[in-house]
Amino acid sequence: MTTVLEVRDIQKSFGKTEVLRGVSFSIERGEIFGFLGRNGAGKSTLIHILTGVKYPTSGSFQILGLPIEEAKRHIGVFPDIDQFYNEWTAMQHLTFFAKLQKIPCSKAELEALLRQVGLQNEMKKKVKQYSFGMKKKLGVAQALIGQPDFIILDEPTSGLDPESAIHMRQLIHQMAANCQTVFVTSHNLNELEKMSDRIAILKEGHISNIGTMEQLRNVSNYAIEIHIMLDRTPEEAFLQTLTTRYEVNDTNVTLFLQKKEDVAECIRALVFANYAIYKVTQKEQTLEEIFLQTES
Ligand SMILES: Nc1ncnc2c1ncn2[C@@H]1O[C@H](COP(=O)(O)OP(=O)(O)OP(=O)(O)O)[C@@H](O)[C@H]1O
Repeated sequence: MTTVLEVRDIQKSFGKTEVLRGVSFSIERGEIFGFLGRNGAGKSTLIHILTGVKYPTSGSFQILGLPIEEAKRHIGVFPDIDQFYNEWTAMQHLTFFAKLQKIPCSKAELEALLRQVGLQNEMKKKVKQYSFGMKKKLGVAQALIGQPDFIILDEPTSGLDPESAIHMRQLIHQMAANCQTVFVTSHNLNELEKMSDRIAILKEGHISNIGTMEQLRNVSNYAIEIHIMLDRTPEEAFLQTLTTRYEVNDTNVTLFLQKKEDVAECIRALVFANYAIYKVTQKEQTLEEIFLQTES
């Protein structure tokens, strides 16, 4: 595994307001890393620090083991799409930004980028003729100039129609498949859950939760249900040996378990006692539920 981003105890204050109070995490090559936090949590502040636009008050970070000035050429950043020039075409924009970033890029390579993001039919149109979604695609093409190792996408799908959002997610998966590392923010938690390999939640200046969805789900919150059919009155003393929570109806019983580890033993005991299991379900917490729980 190659560590692409290592953030160590970053703090950032604006005057007396402490926005980041010691943020530390690392991201490995090829990961899609979702970064989540309520409005004003400090996501953009951290992105500005990672892209060298702002300095941290204290703490440090490295990208591919390099300090920011050397790392800049390895970072692709999704731009503010309002800053595109209305009178320029997509090709003019990419040519300009490639030169600005001193990245040698042929016309064919830039055209390939525009094809990759789905702007093959709009290459020669001026940006003033672009829809919002087309501008976002141009923004992604700009972030991909020079095939950077580390790509930062701040809200890449906000305001996109469902089809364009799906295309954007596919692009992000392509980047990861291409061994590029993607740091992505979104307020669409369902999308972030589907897309990210790992997710970090920023709360009150700290990373309050970090990990895969499996790791983020609090084990004690697993709601596993075992449903059994009744052909006789259930022996409640027996059910109580299996779990503290169960519901008995006329025709069936539902047993509620908290831990995955208890499921096999419970099923074994029920089968041994000749109960007919007809359904086992596990309701997993969504990212939205985890986030709301973290924020409450
Ligand atoms: N230059 C600045 N001067 C003073 N305060 C600032 C400055 N930049 C950001 N802040 C404050 O820092 C906090 C974090 O802002 P930031 O833009 O990083 O949040 P965010 O998580 O990106 O929010 P959103 O989801 O709304 O984009 C906010 O309270 C904001 O007002």
